[in-house]
Amino acid sequence: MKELLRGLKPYWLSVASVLVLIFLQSLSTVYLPRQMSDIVDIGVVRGDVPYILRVGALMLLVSIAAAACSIIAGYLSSRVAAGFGRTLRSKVFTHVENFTLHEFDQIGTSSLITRTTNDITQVQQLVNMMLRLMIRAPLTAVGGIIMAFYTDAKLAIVVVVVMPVLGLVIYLVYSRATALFRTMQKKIDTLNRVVRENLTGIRVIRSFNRMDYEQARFDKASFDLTNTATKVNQTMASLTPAMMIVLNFSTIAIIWFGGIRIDHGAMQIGSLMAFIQYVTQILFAIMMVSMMFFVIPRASASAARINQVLQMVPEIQDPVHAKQANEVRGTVEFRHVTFSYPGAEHPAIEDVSFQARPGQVTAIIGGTGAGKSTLVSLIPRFYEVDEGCILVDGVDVREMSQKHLREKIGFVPQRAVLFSGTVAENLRYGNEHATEEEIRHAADVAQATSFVLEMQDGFDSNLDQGGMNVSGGQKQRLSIARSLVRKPEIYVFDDSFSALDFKTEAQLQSALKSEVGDATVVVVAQRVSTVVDADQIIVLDGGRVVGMGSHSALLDSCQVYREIVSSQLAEGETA
Ligand SMILES: Nc1ncnc2c1ncn2[C@@H]1O[C@H](COP(=O)(O)OP(=O)(O)OP(=O)(O)O)[C@@H](O)[C@H]1O
Repeated sequence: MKELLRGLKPYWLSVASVLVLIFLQSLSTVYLPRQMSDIVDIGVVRGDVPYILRVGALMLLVSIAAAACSIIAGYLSSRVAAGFGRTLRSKVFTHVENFTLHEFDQIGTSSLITRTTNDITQVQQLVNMMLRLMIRAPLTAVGGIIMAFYTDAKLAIVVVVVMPVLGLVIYLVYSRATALFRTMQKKIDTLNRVVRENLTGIRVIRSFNRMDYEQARFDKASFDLTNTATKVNQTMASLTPAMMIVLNFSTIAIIWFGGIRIDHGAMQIGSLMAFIQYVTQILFAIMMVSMMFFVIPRASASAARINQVLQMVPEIQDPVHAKQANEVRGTVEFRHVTFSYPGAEHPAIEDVSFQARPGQVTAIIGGTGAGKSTLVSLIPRFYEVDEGCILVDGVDVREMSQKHLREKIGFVPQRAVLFSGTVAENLRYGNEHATEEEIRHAADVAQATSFVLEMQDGFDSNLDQGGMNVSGGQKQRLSIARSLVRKPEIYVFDDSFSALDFKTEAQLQSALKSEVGDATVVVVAQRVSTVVDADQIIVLDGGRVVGMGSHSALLDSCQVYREIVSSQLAEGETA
């Protein structure tokens, strides 16, 4: 928590102003009952109307000033807390952006969303509350105790008796609520995960008629959260009546003993009224502090979850002295590369060596799970290799900055990902300075123009979140166009033609050939027709290279390749 609160530094002036304003406001709460006591004991008893008016006017002015202090302090503290929340959110977001896929898996996407939103809101609320109560509650309580003793030391014994009772009530409620608050954040995570899976997997859920099952899963997560939240609220709600009972009994005791003291002439009525006010103030101050005790456990549970994210060091870091790799253009070389996913028994890629050269197409083919996607995801350094090295333009990717490396690459992932926004905005993702002409040209090459122009607003048509309003093949074509807009040195197509029909794929491949020019092209494919014309085909099996060469050479030399070919092409077509 302390580490996060350091984020308040830039707001020190506002924080200081809030504390001063609250201090002034608290002084008024100590000052006013004393004046009221004087009005009764001096003004009313002596029938001195001018005195009553004078002191009354003074009290009115003090009250107005106190109200003004409170309003300004409230405004400033809300601004500080909101600013603090915004800065923390952007810090977490920026940090998470540097995570490798491995770190995402470790915490979980839903939990990362809860941490960036709900958890930060909890800490933000604590900051707001702390700023207002940190000074006010202790000052009001201590001031009230001093003034109560000053007004009537003997009657103040009632306060001494009541305080431990109050402490016990708060302790009992607090200890029950703390544990419940911790579990609540975890249950919010679970609910978020269920909702997210339901929304993103809605088609599968419907097609498998699993709505009832998912509804039950959602209800369970939701009831679970509701139960915990209800228990927390019940526990917290019991605090106020319990404290009110203590307060009311204290008031009865004060009036009882105060009445006896007035009877004996040891106390005046005004003093008794002021005394009751001081005791009420003390109890309310304790109540305010106890409210903070409830917010603190929840916020500190949230702070720990936020810190866990902030303290995670991304596995992949830029080198201190990054090398530029501009002398050669577009070569990709794997040298004895081995890579395993964390926790996996076998390497996904084992001892892979090859070179992909500019102006050439290098295709990677192999069965499902052979390691094709893993291999190409090592080129932009999405993961770190365990052994061997990958050179891009002659420089080890670990010696370059990630930005410099990725600027060279146009990556088309296996599952096309589009963002909400217009078609043109999505294509500009590849290069924000691309002209309209370049956008249209890229769409032409990717065989996307015809369907884009059929959309209501052409290139200005809106795409839904994740590109839900276009087909799988259309998404792939837009995703390819986006990489073309970038005009990179190296193209990586990870099974990016799989959703296209043969005719569209053939048209796209021939348009691509002249478009990519002397760039290096690495194509992952399941279909032999996609790789047949490649300059070099790499055959993967179980993460190992089992064949490398042209189509015809592999047909002669590689058993696995022959099997793939014969499983896809009719006899006679293979040669
Ligand atoms: N994020 C991951 N975490 C752990 N293991 C993974 C992960 N991604 C892939 N694997 C495993 O690594 C191996 C290679 O997977 P990869 O996705 O590279 O295969 P692929 O050849 O691209 O398959 P496909 O053609 O089906 O896409 C598989 O055994 C797979 O289960």
